[in-house]
Amino acid sequence: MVIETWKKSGIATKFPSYRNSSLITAKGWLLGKQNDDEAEGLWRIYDGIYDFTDFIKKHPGGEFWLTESKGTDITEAFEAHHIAIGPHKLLSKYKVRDAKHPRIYTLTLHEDGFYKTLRERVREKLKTIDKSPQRKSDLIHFSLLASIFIFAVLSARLNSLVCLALAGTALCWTTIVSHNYFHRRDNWRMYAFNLSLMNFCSWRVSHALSHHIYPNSYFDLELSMFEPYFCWVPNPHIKSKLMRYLSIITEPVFYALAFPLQKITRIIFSLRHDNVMYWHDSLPLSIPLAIFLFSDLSLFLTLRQWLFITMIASFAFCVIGLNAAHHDPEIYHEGDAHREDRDWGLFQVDTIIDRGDLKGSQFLVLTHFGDHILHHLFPTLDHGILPQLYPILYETLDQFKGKLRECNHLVHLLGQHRQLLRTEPNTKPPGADD
Ligand code: HEM
Repeated sequence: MVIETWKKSGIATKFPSYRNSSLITAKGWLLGKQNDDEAEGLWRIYDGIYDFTDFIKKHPGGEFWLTESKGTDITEAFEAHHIAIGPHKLLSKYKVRDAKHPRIYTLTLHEDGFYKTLRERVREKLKTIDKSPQRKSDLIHFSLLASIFIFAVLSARLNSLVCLALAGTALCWTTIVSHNYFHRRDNWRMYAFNLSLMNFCSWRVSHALSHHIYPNSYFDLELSMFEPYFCWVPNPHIKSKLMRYLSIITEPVFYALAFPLQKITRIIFSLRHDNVMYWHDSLPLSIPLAIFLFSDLSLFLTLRQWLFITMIASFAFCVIGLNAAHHDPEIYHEGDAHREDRDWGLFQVDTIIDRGDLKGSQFLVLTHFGDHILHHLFPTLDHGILPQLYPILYETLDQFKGKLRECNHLVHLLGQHRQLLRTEPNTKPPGADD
């Protein structure tokens, strides 16, 4: 099969088939992966085919991960989600045969490569690390969650715009902090993510399994779901000149509507059987319920108040999230020249720029997607303990010629917009002048 030049991926031998569909959804991404991944209807890890059917219910991380990933290549997801040695030892029990065809992903995870060297050092470090910041993360999460309801009710009772803005801000930050929790084994805090009108199950696919594993590539659902409206891939085949400039002008409106739009599209896709709705999709209703019960607003005004809170949260979430770490002309995107060393961990480093202005504040890191490189490399670790891993990260980056880049929010905002306009791929690979 001949792949058109612009469709050639820097991390795989195939152009992902989900991108050929007019409907970009989490379910479509999984179906496309089942079609592309040469996993023979089971689970693929490196060149082995595994049958985890009997393990799904026993999986300590929860049933979701294995149920949803059946029929796909889970090599990188498996490696990134298990720092301890135990899960790796379990694998041989479930192996059924060698795969018939080579892996489509060209990123590597060699034992002496960057990622596995770093992970071994982290595994050792975790034995002596101070875990108390995890309790602070839990406290921050709970305080923000409570603030949503307190300020939402106060905004109605006092008719206060300040309280309305605070309720929206609390909702935005709760959503981001809850993301710290849905990457891990099932826990109650991940449900708070859904107050935003989005759904953590959908995000476990689009964010944890797609974006985290294949950032800034054709396989990254968090790129494709915005196209052609926002397109960060430097590729004129995907973004027209008109769309490039139009998206920048109209983005404030899109930012404010992003949360409600996700809910509406998910409901429409569900009616077409292209999406699943869960019982926990109804959790956001707890906000208008609290307003209605504890104030004297009518039902119509309650719903209006809720919509305003959600739109403020949506706007703030997009300003933070879309300008958090991934889009700048200096950062690798699909089509750019890539470094010779194809290590998966170095690929993560090359697709991220950290927000240096957040460092040192656990609150800011948790509420603004901070310490992003370490979070991508070890998504199951609490953000509170990540700072203790920097000495190991720097040491390992030096050894493998990787570079941790940093910038502040303003620089990132400007860089993200320059990336929206960029259509020419970078010809100099990351690490070339190191
Ligand atoms: C798509 C693939 C998979 C994903 C995304 C995934 C995800 C997870 C997550 C999020 C946790 C909880 C980590 C935490 O909260 O600290 C976990 C734990 C665990 N998983 Fe998986 N998993 C996957 C596949 C597997 C497979 C194939 C096995 C078995 C061979 C496995 C065995 C385990 C074990 C034993 C634990 C407990 C580890 C511990 O407590 O140290 N997982 N997994």
